[in-house]
Amino acid sequence: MAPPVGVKICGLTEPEGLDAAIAHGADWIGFVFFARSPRAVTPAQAASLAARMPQGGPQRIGLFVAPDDDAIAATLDAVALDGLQIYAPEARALEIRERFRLPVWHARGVTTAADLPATSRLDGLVIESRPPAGASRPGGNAQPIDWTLPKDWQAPVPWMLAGGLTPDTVARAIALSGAPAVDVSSGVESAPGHKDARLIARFIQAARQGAYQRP
Ligand SMILES: O=C(O)c1ccccc1N[C@@H]1O[C@H](COP(=O)(O)O)[C@@H](O)[C@H]1O
Repeated sequence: MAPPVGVKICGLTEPEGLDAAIAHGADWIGFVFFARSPRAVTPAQAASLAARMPQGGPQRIGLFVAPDDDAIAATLDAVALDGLQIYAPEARALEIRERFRLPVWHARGVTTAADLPATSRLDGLVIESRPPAGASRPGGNAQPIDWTLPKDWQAPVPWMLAGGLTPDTVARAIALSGAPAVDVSSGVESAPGHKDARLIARFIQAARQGAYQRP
């Protein structure tokens, strides 16, 4: 039997959303350390949220956009993270992995199947849409990719599908893309930066329910 689809709930800012992600069995939760995001948290806020997390619960992923080493180091001084999600060129993401000795998920924007990487020296890939023109951030824009693009892709490392997923679309996205894991932020919010516990519950249940049945 195929393993259950992995689920990452990203951009947690408040205890209610975090508690729902834990209660419903998320595999990863994400803290956004990018000041221009409505989901940004400070290292101290992330540490306070992380203190609610049980041993053996979701892994904590820190999301950084073109970070310098000092920013990552200061964050890790405040909060223990299990991995990093990095928006930067691959060479820089590799440097970060070497320096901090943490697994790195490399965010890759795709428009066509040709954008799907054939190789990667990182630990995982987050496959999402490119940001729309004029966007102030490279992700978290509620923009889906064409879910059929990865269907025949031979992914070189573990990957997750992100971008514009919702409780109503995630099962179809999994079925069409073949994604082994999914990542959501805006699709489980009542307003930017505010997670909705019921949407988180529905999203995780829908992602876990297995193969999507074509109508
Ligand atoms: O969420 C943000 O504000 C954000 C800022 C900068 C880079 C990435 C960001 N979010 C990540 O983007 C994907 C898709 O999110 P969405 O479901 O479309 O909102 C996901 O990994 C978010 O964590």
